[in-house]
Amino acid sequence: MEKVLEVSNVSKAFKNGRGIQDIHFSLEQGNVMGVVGPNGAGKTTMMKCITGLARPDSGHITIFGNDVERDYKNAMKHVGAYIGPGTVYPYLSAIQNLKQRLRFYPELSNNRIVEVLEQVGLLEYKLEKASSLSMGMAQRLGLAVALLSKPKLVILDEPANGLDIDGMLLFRRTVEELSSSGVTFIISSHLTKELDEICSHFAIIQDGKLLFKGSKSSLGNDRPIEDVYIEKMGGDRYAGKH
Ligand SMILES: Nc1ncnc2c1ncn2[C@@H]1O[C@H](COP(=O)(O)OP(=O)(O)OP(=O)(O)O)[C@@H](O)[C@H]1O
Repeated sequence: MEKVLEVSNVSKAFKNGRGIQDIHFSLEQGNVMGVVGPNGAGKTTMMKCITGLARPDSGHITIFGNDVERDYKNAMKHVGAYIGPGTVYPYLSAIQNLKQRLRFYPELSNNRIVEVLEQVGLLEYKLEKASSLSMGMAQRLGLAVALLSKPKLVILDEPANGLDIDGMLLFRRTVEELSSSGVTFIISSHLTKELDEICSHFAIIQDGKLLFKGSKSSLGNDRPIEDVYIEKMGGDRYAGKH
């Protein structure tokens, strides 16, 4: 299997002392890694480091063998990401947002825009300004932006928040279809049951540190990631809360 991503001992501390410490894992083609952890644990920071939106203080990240810091252009060549609202221009319509992005991919035609809008169920809203989209529709646009260039590594920060049932099913089907054709995903979410459905691998981050990483099969008996999370976080604090 081709190694897609290698994160080696990556640390980043903000001025307030928060951030991530010694994060390390690797992913192969077609892996879908779910990232869970409490609010403020460092999930977004890790994703920002991988996509070059934040600069690690130490450690290395390579994507398809290209170092993110030293060879950013090649490292990002096959990456699509949706990390927060900054991904879309609020004053442009859904279709204009995608057209802006399409300019960077001369090999893709305008048909790709329709294809990706259809894929996320947003065709009907293509002329709506991004700022006037509902939360779930805005999430769909973020996903469309991430998938537009037919990336081989897709990084999604809480993409399922606010999706309705149709949106969730479309999202799940999209991840399943693309990963079975070899696309690799990193998906952070607090919706652990959704992650159980789509992920082949998991990472748990707490206080900026990697508490667990492993494949779903290594968890055994289709154990839900929520169970593992509770155990790793020190099960006692959750006693009686089910
Ligand atoms: N630019 C910044 N300056 C200072 N501190 C920051 C900055 N960005 C993030 N942090 C801090 O780093 C920590 C990790 O934040 P991060 O956004 O990565 O968490 P998260 O796991 O994605 O949280 P959530 O589940 O709430 O989205 C938090 O304590 C946050 O306050």
